[in-house]
Amino acid sequence: MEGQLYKWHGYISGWTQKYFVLQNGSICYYNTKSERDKNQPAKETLNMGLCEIVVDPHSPAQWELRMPVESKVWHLRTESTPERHQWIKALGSAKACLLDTSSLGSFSRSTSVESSSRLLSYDQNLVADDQQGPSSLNGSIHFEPIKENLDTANDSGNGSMNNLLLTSDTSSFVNVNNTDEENNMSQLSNQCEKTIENIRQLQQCLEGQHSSTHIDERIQQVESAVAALSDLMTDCKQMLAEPMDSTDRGQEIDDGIPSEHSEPDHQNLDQSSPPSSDEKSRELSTFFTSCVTDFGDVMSGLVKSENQPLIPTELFLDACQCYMEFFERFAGTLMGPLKTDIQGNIDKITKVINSVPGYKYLQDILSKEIVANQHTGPDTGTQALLWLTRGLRVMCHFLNNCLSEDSDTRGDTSTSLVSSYTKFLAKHHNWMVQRLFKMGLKMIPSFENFKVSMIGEANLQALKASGDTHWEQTAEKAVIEQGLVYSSNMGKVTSLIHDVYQQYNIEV
Ligand SMILES: CCCCCCCCCCCCC/C=C/[C@@H](O)[C@H](CO[C@@H]1O[C@H](CO)[C@@H](O)[C@H](O)[C@H]1O)NC(=O)CCCCCCCCCCCCCCCCC
Repeated sequence: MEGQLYKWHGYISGWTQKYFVLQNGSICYYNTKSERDKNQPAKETLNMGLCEIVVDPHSPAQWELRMPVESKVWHLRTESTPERHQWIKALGSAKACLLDTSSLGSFSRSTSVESSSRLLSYDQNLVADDQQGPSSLNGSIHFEPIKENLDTANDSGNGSMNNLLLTSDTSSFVNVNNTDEENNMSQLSNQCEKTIENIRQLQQCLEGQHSSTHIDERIQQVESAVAALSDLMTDCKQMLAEPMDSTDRGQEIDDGIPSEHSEPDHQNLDQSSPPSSDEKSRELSTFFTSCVTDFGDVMSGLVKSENQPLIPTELFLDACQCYMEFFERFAGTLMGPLKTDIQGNIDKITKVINSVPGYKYLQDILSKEIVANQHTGPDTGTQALLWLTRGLRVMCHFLNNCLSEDSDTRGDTSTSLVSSYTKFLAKHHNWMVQRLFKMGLKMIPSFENFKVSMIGEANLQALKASGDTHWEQTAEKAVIEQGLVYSSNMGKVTSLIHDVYQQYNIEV
């Protein structure tokens, strides 16, 4: 297949018409048809076997060809949707042929079956797209590169589902057994990974010395990936919410887990003295009580001195290490860059204190490095502790915003986090990191999911099974009360560290 298409060439050139030729599993383009007729070399070529085709239902004539291995993205456009349909069908077939034959090599037969079934489902989606206009279920359609196809084929679902925990009410999973939904979830999972990969590439780009045009491209990639992800998340949330209505409640009872409305299991009740609601919520284990060392322990370990209390370095690092578990509970890849950064700072401080003796208290790190004028480099203990503390302040403020009775944003994870980020971190970030955060902040889990993550699915199921008819209130109470205790101690510790930095005129 060949013909004219518009290709995006950046903000200066915009959409430019080029002559595209799809043959032998590759697509290339020339400036004009006459260049092609004169057998001049093509401007650029992509191997379809290594490309993803990404269709955006919100832009009916537009699509992208992405080649992750070379970090290339072609934004393409036709005059009309049917024309796009033709091109994408041809591109999809070229890709499927490659998967079935030339690229198969040692790949198993199931891979080609997988690829054809994906092609089929893609075709159906596309037809639906053409007939009904943009469908909310078809956020974007991907043909993954060969290796990713294999990953997906081998994935029984659990790995992909983990990403979804980020946004979904996990209890709904019991009732989900539908191919469309699985497709959507699989797309969501792929898109999550893709978004993170784009963010990672942008980060690399920021750390390196690439030209600003390159960075712009990367930002554009991240933005479109986040937009696609956000659409998919909305779709999946809707799909997962639906089956919980009326008819499906029976499933919960069949599984032995009483629903909110079912009668308590009397055999499970302690006849003599049923635990009160307060006791139950205190006993319920959450992230906040599961830390082997928390910031309360740091406060208990403070050592009195003339000016201000000394903060024991090891206790503090242990509490920070346990705090990392907070991010693990969200199971999605969204938190990846944050976790890396926080863990990096814990490791940097650990390295400093292990290098020579004499860093028993956090104050020692600053005093020694500042005296030696070695406190400004990115790997210094002073900088690592500074950034670690900034993150802790965001977390502490977020928990208060989200959990405290006095807060205007109680129960609203998104607004709570935006306000905490704006107050404590945004001013320390350049505009590009701010943009990344702003995009990430749009995707954070709801309060409902936050509570589930803090309690953990197993604990929650055990609570439901215990016959507590008010298990939802018990669970919420536990998260709120324990979370506020945790953040109160965290706040006390960060406030002490803040004072230490203030002594040296360093803004936390
Ligand atoms: C919290 C969820 C929001 C999701 C946002 C995800 C999008 C993130 C995209 C980019 C992340 C990049 C993170 C890294 C940023 C760094 O550039 C920055 C500076 O690094 C420091 O540089 C120093 C100089 O080189 C160096 O010395 C130092 O070692 C290095 O760290 N780092 C930071 O800004 C620190 C970030 C810490 C952020 C902590 C946030 C804690 C948030 C807690 C609340 C989470 C609530 C979760 C949501 C729960 C949902 C209901």
